[in-house]
Amino acid sequence: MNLVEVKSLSKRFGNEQAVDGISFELAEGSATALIGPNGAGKTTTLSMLAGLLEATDGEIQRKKNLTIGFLPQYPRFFPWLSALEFTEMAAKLSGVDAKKARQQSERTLGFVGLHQVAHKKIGGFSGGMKQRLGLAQAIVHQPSVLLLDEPISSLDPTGRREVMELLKSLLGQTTVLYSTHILNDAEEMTDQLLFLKNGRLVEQGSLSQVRRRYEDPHIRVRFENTDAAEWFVREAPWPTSVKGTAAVIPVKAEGPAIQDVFRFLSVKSLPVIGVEHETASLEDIFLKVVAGK
Ligand SMILES: Nc1ncnc2c1ncn2[C@@H]1O[C@H](COP(=O)(O)OP(=O)(O)OP(=O)(O)O)[C@@H](O)[C@H]1O
Repeated sequence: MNLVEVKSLSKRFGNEQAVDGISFELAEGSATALIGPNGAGKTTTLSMLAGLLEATDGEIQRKKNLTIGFLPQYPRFFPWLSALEFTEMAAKLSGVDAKKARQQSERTLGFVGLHQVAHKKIGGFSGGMKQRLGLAQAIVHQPSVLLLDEPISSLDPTGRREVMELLKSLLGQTTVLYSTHILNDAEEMTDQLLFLKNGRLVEQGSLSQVRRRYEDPHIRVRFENTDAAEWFVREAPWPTSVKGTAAVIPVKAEGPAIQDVFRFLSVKSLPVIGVEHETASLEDIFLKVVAGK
């Protein structure tokens, strides 16, 4: 069942068309990654879904009684409040009963790993702690849809991993739409990919659907030096190109299979370091989508 249906949604700021007729759905319990270069319209889209910006055109249909949690790209905190006071305030603003707000806030701070600093002032928090607190205020009222604007981009690799694990553990209970620049992480938590460019959705689908469209499978033979790679490219019976000290062979329906490459290498004495079968990563796909449309 779809919790949200976005139809031909647009937003213009003066002459700037920030979002240009995009349509997509958020199925219950799914995770959707909104990907795009700077200025693509990700924040504008999330802000419209969160109800903070009015659309110029199109519509957003939300399931009845839908509750939304939102983590902005640059959340504002009140440094003089403690983490617990802040989360409790957010819970009450989201309509949680005053009696339950304290209990839910304590539980949520425990979930995001801030229980030990629940009574500490936010003013002394690190960036990573603030990001967890931002997540806490977005989920404290147990929303059915969670909108996250770059939830991990400002974190170091350890912080990113921890927050990703938290987000993954929310899946199933919550429907998540998040924007990100960290494509490896998007690969991990995605039922649906939305590629935005200049306000338009230039690609969308599941990770496997998008992969199939762009997969570009190839075999990479890595050598110790460029001379060996160049020799291989001249002598190999397949169309091959040199990339640095490697030879790259596109794999078409008729091959070659990786065994064919091993067989060819076994009769030559070339300084080979490795042979790998590769397909396009989400990063490669992103670069193609962004450059191509
Ligand atoms: N309040 C505003 N007034 C005028 N133009 C705006 C406003 N907000 C956004 N824009 C413009 O709309 C376009 C989309 O911006 P948006 O912030 O949605 O992109 P984004 O994909 O979130 O980018 P980033 O990855 O840099 O955060 C940009 O060209 C931006 O300059």
